[in-house]
Amino acid sequence: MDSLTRKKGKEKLQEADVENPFVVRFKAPANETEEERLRRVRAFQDAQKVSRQIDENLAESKKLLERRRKAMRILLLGQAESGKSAVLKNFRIAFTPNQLRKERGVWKIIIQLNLIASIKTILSAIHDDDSGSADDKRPSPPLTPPHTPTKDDTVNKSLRRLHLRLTPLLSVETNVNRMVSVDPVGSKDICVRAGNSWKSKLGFRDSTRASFESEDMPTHSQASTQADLSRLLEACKDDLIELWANTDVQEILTTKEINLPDMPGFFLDDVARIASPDYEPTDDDIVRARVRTVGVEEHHLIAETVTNKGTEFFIADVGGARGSRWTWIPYFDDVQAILFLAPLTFNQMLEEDPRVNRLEDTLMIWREICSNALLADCNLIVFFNKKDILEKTINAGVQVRRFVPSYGDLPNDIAHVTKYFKDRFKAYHKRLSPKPRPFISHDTSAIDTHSTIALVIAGNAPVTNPPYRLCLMPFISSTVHDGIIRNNLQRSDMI
Ligand SMILES: Nc1nc2c(ncn2[C@@H]2O[C@H](COP(=O)(O)OP(=O)(O)OP(=O)(O)O)[C@@H](O)[C@H]2O)c(=O)[nH]1
Ligand SMILES: [Mg+2]
Repeated sequence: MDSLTRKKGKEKLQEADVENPFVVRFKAPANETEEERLRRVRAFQDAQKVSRQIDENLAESKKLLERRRKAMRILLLGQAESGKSAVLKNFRIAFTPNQLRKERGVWKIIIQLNLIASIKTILSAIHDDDSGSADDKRPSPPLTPPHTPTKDDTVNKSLRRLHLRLTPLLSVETNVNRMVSVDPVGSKDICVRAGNSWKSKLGFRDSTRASFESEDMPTHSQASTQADLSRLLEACKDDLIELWANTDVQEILTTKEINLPDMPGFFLDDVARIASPDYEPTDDDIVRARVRTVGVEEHHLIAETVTNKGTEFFIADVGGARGSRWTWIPYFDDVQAILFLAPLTFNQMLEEDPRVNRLEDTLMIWREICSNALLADCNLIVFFNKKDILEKTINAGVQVRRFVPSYGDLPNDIAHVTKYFKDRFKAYHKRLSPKPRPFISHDTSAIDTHSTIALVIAGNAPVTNPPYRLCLMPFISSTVHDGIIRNNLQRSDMI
């Protein structure tokens, strides 16, 4: 390099430096003392470190954006308790079973809390019943001697004794619930904030983000409270079994129309197993565990299984309660497929507004999703979930027309009921979609990890049974692919 070129290069560098606010900011002032120089150099090095960190973060975000663009982007939608998180767990069982296995300890505590929540429901039903009879101001028949116990007295006494024995368990449950739940008193469910911090509080260490999560790890006393929960549960095992098997308890629940087995997070039939010291939750237990989603949780899954190894999914699981639905909108932007959970629970009301029928609410959300212009190119797949509950309801003789007058005199059997509601979903889909798109639906029971849902999600069913169409994986890929082709053709004005 000749001296002229070198000189020109230096001038250029100086020009660039003059424009670079970073260099300008740390330029040596005239008459700088040694102490000032050292301070300036240290500040410069710190600023350089921050700048490098920002560059790395930007590069990382860019990489993640690129991966996101190539991955399958799925949004789970539906009202509260429709089974969105249960479907997500089915995805995790199918594609990232090892990752889910690492969380077993967390789910064990959630299942214990779910179990105790059912016990609390029973105890409060007994208490109401008890105080109801105590409030009964009818005078006793004059000929009944006050000290002769009636059958009711004996029942109440034995139930009260059981209640008393369970008191320590209930108070430990309250303490554990407080560690994770954002609303430990106001909601019947465990409500957690989006993200992993609630899992960390229950002892889960995310190996990929250990340093970020450590501050959320349980303290020594919290960990010992969690251990107390297991110990007390074991000690109360026989009382819990006795309480649930008690015919008077069953009678009280029936009178109050409390149907615990159909409620979320029901584990009372498994007390003996769950309260044993070596209990480890199975995949089925984990899917049945109930934690209410608050906000939106995005899960990045990288398939571990041989057949789909490396396939990436970004699955957003949203909170479905009415007050949470506004949080869904930012996720409409780049989603490829929506799995819409639509349980056909025609005889149930919303928890957040008991005047609103659950199925009517689901149809209302469905209409909004179908007609949303942002989602015009998105593939909508409906899961008519909780088919087990629908079957039980119909088999128990509950008449659809009592809750849905338009059902009229159609036969009250599964086939007709399912078809009737499916047709309504299909009609709205056809009428309201901004552009034509296929209507795809599956009847599912998300808690049955060996049933349709597993086949639909993983697509690892035998070729002959069920048919290929049932498999969601190839289906999502192909519909996403079709969608992309459709978009490109439209952009080039070919369709
Ligand atoms: N019986 C039955 N229970 C189900 C089914 N699908 C989900 N559940 C249970 O219903 C409860 C609620 O399911 P979640 O997946 O937590 O519901 P969600 O839609 O995520 O609800 P939010 O987070 O409140 O929006 C859980 O205890 C599930 O195990 C099903 O097909 N049948
Ligand atoms: Mg959820």
